[in-house]
Amino acid sequence: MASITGDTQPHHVVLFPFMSKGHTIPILHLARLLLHRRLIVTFFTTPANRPFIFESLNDTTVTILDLPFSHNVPDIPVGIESTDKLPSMSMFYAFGNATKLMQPDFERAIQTLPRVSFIVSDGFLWWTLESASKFDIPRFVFCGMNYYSTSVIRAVDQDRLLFVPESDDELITVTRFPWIKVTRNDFESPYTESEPKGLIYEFIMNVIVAETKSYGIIVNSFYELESVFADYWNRECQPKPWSVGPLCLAEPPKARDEPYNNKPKWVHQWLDKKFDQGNSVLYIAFGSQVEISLAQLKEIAIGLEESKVNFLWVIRKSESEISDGFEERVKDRGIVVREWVDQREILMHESVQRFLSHCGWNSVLESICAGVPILAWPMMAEQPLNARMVVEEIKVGLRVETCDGSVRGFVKWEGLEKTVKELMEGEKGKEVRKKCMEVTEKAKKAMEEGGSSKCTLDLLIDDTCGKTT
Ligand SMILES: O=c1ccn([C@@H]2O[C@H](COP(=O)(O)OP(=O)(O)O[C@H]3O[C@H](CO)[C@@H](O)[C@H](O)[C@H]3O)[C@@H](O)[C@H]2O)c(=O)[nH]1
Repeated sequence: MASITGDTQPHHVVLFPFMSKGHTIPILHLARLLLHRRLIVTFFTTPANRPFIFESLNDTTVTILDLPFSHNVPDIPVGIESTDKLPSMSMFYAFGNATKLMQPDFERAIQTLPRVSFIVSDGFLWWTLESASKFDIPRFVFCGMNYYSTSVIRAVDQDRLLFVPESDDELITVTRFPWIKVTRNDFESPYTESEPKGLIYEFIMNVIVAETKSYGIIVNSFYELESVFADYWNRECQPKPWSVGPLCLAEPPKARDEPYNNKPKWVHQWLDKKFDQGNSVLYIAFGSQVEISLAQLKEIAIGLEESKVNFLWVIRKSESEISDGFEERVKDRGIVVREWVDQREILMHESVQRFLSHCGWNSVLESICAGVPILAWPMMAEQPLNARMVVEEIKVGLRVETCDGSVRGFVKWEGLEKTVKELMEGEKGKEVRKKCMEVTEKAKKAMEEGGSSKCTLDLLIDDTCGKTT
């Protein structure tokens, strides 16, 4: 049986995340959970991503193996090995397809490793199923999304609901979940096309077909959060889902006086000061890939200035222009950070009380785990559906107001100011905070001894490692 049951011969697991921060970070957490259960872990990545992985896992026994990433990919600038470094997200699918060039090296490496009990690889690395099958190793797909969004996408796609209305903003009832209403604008290509074809479609089809044929799917969520959708997946979809999250709870948060390693110390000192002054802070960040227009950035700046809240705004390096003198004018109550921060620690800081977020699934989970309600501002990918889940389904946040009321509309500073104030000071803000705290407790319980996610991961290990003894 598996090592968790007292076996002396530890089992060996291969982890291979997609090269995107939002897909890699949860698998780093999963690595720790597997180590706690005395499994041996080998982590695959590429040379340019190694430092990020190493920084996270250097206190562990995980072996990190680099596979060269081809520098001869049309449309991808040489040296780019992670989606957050792409000059434009329009290159995302070309980048995703280029990962297949790693397959021969991956397979050569697998042959040199001690016997592998199972592989966990990202859904976007669809070709790893073929590799796993060659060596008769069960492959688990790692799913970066939640059950709600994957179920709603599947339901509207199967019932072809998106092609009924004329307008992109008309509300559509999701027949299989009739309390949920969506618009075509909540979705992206290929789902919005009645006869999809081309690069994106082929990529998504490769991902879905390989997912369906895999041994199981690991979902970074917990059963109690979205049981209706987890049950739907279990009943109607393939492969079998295993809910093992929130993975961000795999490591305990750092104590307030613990050194912050190489994270920007001044940011935490600034938060400490805000806490000592009795001020609550709005944290603003839009993940690792979202592209925001200069006009929209400037509007955010005005909204923050007018709302008079204390804020910490993380922007990507490429977005360094905001507006004349903004930072100087707001310096007593707000800071703009242009470097990588430890978002989880920031959300856990006592002074951070609200989060203006694009609703990337990791950000949502990290916010929930910290008991911080969300002001949802979805921008791309499945984020509009995550935002609906946050606001309408689990009710741990409010939605930012767009100028035309549409899902992807421009947000004017007045709409931002109004919703920021409502979340920070209004009645609705208090309600969602209360709800958020309740969900936080459930999330923690799921990961504790006897909790649903902890038990599920134990079962998964028993199930797979038991077969390879
Ligand atoms: O300075 C930073 C910036 C980001 N993060 C972390 O980076 C991750 C970002 O992940 P997420 O919030 O999910 O956003 P994206 O990077 O945009 O994630 C992509 O991947 C997610 C998981 O599949 C999807 O839900 C999103 O739509 C997709 O854009 C989170 O763990 C953050 O804590 C930091 O720690 N520091």
